[in-house]
Amino acid sequence: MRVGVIRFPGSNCDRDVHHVLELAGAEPEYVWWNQRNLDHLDAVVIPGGFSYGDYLRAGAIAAITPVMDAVRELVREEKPVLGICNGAQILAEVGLVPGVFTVNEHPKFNCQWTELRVKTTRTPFTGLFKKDEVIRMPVAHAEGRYYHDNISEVWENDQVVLQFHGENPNGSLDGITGVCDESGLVCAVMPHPERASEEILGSVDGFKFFRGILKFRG
Ligand SMILES: NC(=O)CC[C@H](N)C(=O)O
Repeated sequence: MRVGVIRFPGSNCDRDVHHVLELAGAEPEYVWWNQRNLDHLDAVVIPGGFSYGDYLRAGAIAAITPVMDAVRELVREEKPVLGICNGAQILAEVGLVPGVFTVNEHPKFNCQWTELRVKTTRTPFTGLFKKDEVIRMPVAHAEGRYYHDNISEVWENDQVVLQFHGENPNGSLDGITGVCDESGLVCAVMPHPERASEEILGSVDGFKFFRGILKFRG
């Protein structure tokens, strides 16, 4: 299965994601910000980092690059798309997932392990978890506070993917830190599953996000 890993100037989790996709048994390949056609791919991951230095707002400039038009086309073709951290911010900026990720309640970069609850298992990335399972993954961001004007709609549509369990380190509304589109195929998560995918890192909970992509394709 061919999975694209999108690179922007300032991406910094691209190699980690590529590595973990290989461990999961996928055939990952890097894709640059100016690529206009991703038809040959079966799925795409937008990794974390500081695309374009987080100028204006995290994700704002990456959102207007040619590759994001190609991602929209993949979504129309019903192929899975996962955005992690800066990737999640980009997916929110282009409107492929509901709501926004904005400046943390305590407005500084925050890096720590978190406990999370998996709120829906209908996405390709969470299909290997049990609903309401508690997992551990780290967060590392300055602009990760989730907000939506009409949060009840997001809950009612089963679009909440991850919720902080216990401590809510950035002040996200309802502790939400992962959301998906209505189909469930486009998923944006602020915590880093690729940093929780090998025993040596302290958790393997995140690995299921990547194995789930392969399982989804059957
Ligand atoms: N780890 C990351 O992807 C960082 C996300 C983003 N640049 C922020 O600080 O909010």
